[in-house]
Amino acid sequence: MTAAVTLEGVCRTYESPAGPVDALSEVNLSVAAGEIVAIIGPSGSGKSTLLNTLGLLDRPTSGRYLLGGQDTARLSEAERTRVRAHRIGFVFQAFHLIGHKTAVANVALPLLYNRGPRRERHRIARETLHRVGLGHRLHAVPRTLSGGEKQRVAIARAIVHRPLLLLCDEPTGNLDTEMSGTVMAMLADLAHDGGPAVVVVTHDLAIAGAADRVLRVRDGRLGEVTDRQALAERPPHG
Ligand SMILES: Nc1ncnc2c1ncn2[C@@H]1O[C@H](COP(=O)(O)OP(=O)(O)OP(=O)(O)O)[C@@H](O)[C@H]1O
Repeated sequence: MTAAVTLEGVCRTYESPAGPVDALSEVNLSVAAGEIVAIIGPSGSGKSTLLNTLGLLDRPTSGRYLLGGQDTARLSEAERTRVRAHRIGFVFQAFHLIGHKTAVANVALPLLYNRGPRRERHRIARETLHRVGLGHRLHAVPRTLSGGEKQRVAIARAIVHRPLLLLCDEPTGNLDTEMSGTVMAMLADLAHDGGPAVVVVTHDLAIAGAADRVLRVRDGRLGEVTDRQALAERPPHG
């Protein structure tokens, strides 16, 4: 089976006044469709650079990034934007919902790229909100939703166009422990239920434990965390 995403020997070096900074060094990563991978690591280790690279927001200095088997180095800027809109979903810590729009209207937004009729876009958005357990809040505006509900709307919006890859940057950072667990379990269910490859960057080690694999970035290098038991036993944010 073709991996949804593959990084081969990816390096990303930033130029800074103090000299070059190797934010990613020889990173190899393969994530299959339906798999959820958590990325942990201390501040400044390279997690954002890795997410930005996977999200086609940044380019490797060297190495290869294949998305759905396609070498992304060959894409023009316009093609990268198109691929990002069609094949990648993003979830952020701060939800980023549009305040005056209902949950359905927020979730339907990414479907504008597909140019289908509004009625059809809203039907798909309603179906996706049912998938994240919000079938009873279809017409709510964000200020009337709890933090966990807002993040579930944001997740629905990120998967409504059936992306190949779902990137989540601290998706539970604004949620309490219980809701964090619910949201992470939901991301795992979505992945396992014929969903996208899911990559979750998190500081929360307890949350990371719900992923199929946990990888740690340290000084730009990626390594597998094999002692999952130790991970689960460490305090959150530790
Ligand atoms: N635009 C930039 N120019 C120069 N150096 C950069 C730039 N962006 C990031 N870096 C450096 O690259 C390294 C990796 O940064 P990155 O933001 O990927 O880390 P991170 O793990 O996401 O950190 P945090 O958890 O604090 O968000 C750091 O040393 C950072 O200072």
